Parts: sequence; structure tokens; C-alpha cells
Amino acid sequence: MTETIALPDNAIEVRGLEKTYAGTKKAAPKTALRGVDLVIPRGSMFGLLGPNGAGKSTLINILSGIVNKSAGTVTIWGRDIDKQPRDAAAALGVVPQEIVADVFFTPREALEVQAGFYGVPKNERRSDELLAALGLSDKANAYVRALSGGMKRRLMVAKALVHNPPILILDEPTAGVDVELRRQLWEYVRKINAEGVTILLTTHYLEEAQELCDTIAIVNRGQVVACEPTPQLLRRLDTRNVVVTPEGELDGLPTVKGFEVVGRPNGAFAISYKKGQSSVEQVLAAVRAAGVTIADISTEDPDLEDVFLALTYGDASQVDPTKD
Ligand SMILES: Nc1ncnc2c1ncn2[C@@H]1O[C@H](COP(=O)(O)OP(=O)(O)OP(=O)(O)O)[C@@H](O)[C@H]1O
Repeated sequence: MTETIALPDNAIEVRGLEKTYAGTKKAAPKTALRGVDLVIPRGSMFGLLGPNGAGKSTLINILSGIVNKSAGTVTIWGRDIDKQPRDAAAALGVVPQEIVADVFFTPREALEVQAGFYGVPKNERRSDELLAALGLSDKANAYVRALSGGMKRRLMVAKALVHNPPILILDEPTAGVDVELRRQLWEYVRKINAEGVTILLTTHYLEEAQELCDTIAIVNRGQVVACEPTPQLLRRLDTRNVVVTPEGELDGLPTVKGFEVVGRPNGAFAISYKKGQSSVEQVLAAVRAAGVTIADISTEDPDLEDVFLALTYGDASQVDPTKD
């Protein structure tokens, strides 16, 4: 008889998560997470985006049981990591940031060893299926040290999946992966997501998150500063800058009706506008109407830093006072 187990609505639930790394003789204690709440619905392709040091790896390492939290609760696939740590860990497949190559095993052996580690019975193992799915069949019996970086990373994805976990975590999966392999990796990740596997992906790149993820959470300095469906988040980030170099020298910054003007080096100035509300033509018309003759223009899309500032301080043009 097959037992019917109710599936949880949320693959991962994190509440009030805090982490302070203990200090040493040389270093002061370091707070990496400051009250993180995060709900990752079952079946989603969820992006965790943030700059270096934001706390993404700390969060992932707590989920995978490698780092102990200081406070808060974490539930993975309906299991509290404090009460059912083994069951919680079994629901996860984790592809770590660094490539860890088992130099003494062939890819097939590496998968078999990993399956043994998870107690997957021999008749339920799917090493060959995974090798094929990740384009590694012809390397099944090669020495792992003979594989390229991209192949090693795909082998790590295969290893994370040997026990058929309902959740796959990819920590910076495309660092050092070339364009073609990246495309293949994403194709596979999309496929298993369509088959029901919940994906949690961390990245520094807004582009990567926006291409793949249905929901994006942005973490900055140990806090979630935004967590929204991708299209909604992108609408909030539709600010663009037009940088104008005027003909000749201006007597101070011009007053451009309807737009805020910010000075730039060498007499240039920048105007930011919402793509959904105005166009470059409208900005330039307003600049000309202000009596400025334009020598040159360029446009800039916001980078992640602008995004964090915009989300954290409500206004991309404000300067973060805590930054050096
Ligand atoms: N073992 C540790 N001991 C002390 N501090 C740590 C430790 N691990 C991380 N930190 C600090 O905690 C903060 C968050 O780091 P974390 O690695 O979680 O960020 P991240 O967003 O994953 O960055 P990256 O993208 O560079 O991996 C950083 O300030 C980091 O220096």
C-alpha cells in the first residue's frame, strides 16, 4: 500500500533568523544575519540575491546544517531543523559554492558513494540517469581530475540529487562556468523545477535571478530588503539615468522641469527617470527647454548597488551614510 503524505505548502520557512559568528582574539564577533524571515513556496524557483558578505552563504549553511544559528526557527519540508535535523537535511540537495572534486573517484563512483551515504538502496539508485541528464555520460568512468570546471560543477549538481530531494539549493552555481555550460545547467534546473523540485538559487547577478527565478529576495547586510515576485520587483527597479554633457560650461546645475538633476564630473549631469513613466526624449526635451545645448548623452541602467540603495533607503540618489 502506498502511503499518502501531505506535501507542505512551503518548502522552506525561516523566521527571525539571526547569526553572530563568535569573535576570536584577533577578530570581533560578526553578525551575519539580523532577523531574517523568508518563506519559499513549494515548487518555486526562488532567487536569493545580494552582494558579497550580505549573508547568503550563512543562510544556506544554516539550512544545510553546516552552521548553527544564533536565534530563530527554520523549517525545511515541514521539519524543524532543531527537532528533526536528519529529516530536514534529507529533503535538501545542496550544490556548494566551491567545487569539491573527489579526485579518487570516477563520476559514476562519486554518485554511488554519495547515494550510499544517503542510504539509497542499490535498486533505487539513478547514477546513470543523472550522468546522462547532466551531459556527463561519456565521462562516467573518467578520472574526476580530468574533468573541466564546468563538468565538475555539473557533477556536483548530480551528487546533490542522488537521494531525489524535493528541494535543490544552488549556491552561486555559475561562478566559473562558461556560457554554454551555464545554458545547459539552467535548462536542466528549469526541467527539474517543472517536474516539481523547489529551487533556491543564490547569486550576485540581478540578470541571472531575473531570467530564472519566479520570486526574488534581496539580502543586504544580513537583512531581507525585498522579497517579491520577479516582475513586481523589476517594476520597482525601472529607474534609468540619462547622463548629459552640455555644450560649453554651465553656470551651475540647470533646473530641469519635472526631473531631479545630479552633478557629474567634468561639467556633466545625470537625470534619473522611471522607464514606465517617461522616455529619454521627454528628458532631453526638458533639458533643452531649460536652455541647455546638448553635446553628448549616454544612458545607464541601475546596477545592483543602486538597487540596494533604492530598496534600503527608498531613494537611489541618496547616499548610504554607513558606507565608506
Ligand atoms: N566563519 C565565519 N566567521 C566569522 N565571520 C564570518 C564567517 N563566515 C562569514 N562571516 C561574515 O559574515 C558576513 C556574511 O558572510 P556570507 O559569507 O554569509 O555572505 P555572502 O552573502 O554569502 O557573501 P559571498 O557572496 O561573498 O559568499 C560577512 O561579513 C562575513 O565576513
